[in-house]
Amino acid sequence: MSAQLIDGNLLSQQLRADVAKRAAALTAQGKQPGLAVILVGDSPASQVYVRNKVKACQDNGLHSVLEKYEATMTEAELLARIDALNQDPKINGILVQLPLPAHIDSHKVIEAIAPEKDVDGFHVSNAGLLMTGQPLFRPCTPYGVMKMLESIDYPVRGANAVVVGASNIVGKPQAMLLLQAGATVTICNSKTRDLGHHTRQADILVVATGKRNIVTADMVKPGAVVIDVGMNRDDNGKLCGDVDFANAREVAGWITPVPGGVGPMTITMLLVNTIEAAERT
Ligand SMILES: Nc1nc(=O)c2c([nH]1)NC[C@@H]1CN(c3ccc(C(=O)N[C@@H](CCC(=O)O)C(=O)O)cc3)C=[N+]21
Repeated sequence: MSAQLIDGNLLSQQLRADVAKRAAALTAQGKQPGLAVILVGDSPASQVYVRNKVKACQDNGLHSVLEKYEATMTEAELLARIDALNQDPKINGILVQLPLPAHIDSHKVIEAIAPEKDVDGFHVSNAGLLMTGQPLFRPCTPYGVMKMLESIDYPVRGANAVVVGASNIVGKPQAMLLLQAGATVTICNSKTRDLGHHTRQADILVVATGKRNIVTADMVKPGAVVIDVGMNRDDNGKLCGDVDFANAREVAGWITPVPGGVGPMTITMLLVNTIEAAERT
């Protein structure tokens, strides 16, 4: 028996139809939602991602501004741009593409974004609001994962959820959203001893490590939902996730592909957060 795929492109298409409707309603009131994306430096991967984000805005009736800067931009210059965007009434969401060059303190930059425009949900104030159950913005990737679980009507309440990876942008907020939805949550990290011991208990397994094949079929509970947040390249340069997809899909009940899984959902939830920001104005 082979797992059912959770198609992130298809679900995105459905959710983006609602985004476009809400964007049009706001535009009719003279409040077209606007997103500013800042890219410092020119890593090829970041170029692709930011272009996809800007295109998704255009396709769904949001206004977007892409600001590209040389890798030599100073931290002070970046902070000045953020300050200007914080004041700009046409801009409802500000996204600073990570990672930033090493000479820029990314914590300081994120903390400079007005929390009500922090559509990534990375500001400490938004992290605190999420942790205490009063989220303003849910970080896009974990939010997209929750929508994927909703799309298959998965009973998250009471389920064992295991999150592999404890980053501030995926693992930690993912664990928090699953906890708030009633799951029993285990967070594993790069020091976890016997990772398979934990993952084999998972009814819901979310993998976000950036390590190809860190989860193999023998580490998956039969029938589990396997959500692959990884973005890697295989030996042929093809995009792949963190899960050994070809084998794990024979054990799982549901599984997300890479590409076409979590990636497009991340962009969709960025649009949703930008709409919500605009609706609050
Ligand atoms: N401040 C900030 N916010 C982010 O949300 C953020 C970031 N920085 N830095 C980089 C990561 C990465 N990320 C992706 C989003 C969509 C795809 C995506 O759409 N992937 C397609 C494939 C795209 C391709 O072909 O390369 C897919 O999985 O099907 C991938 C990666 C957002 N990030």
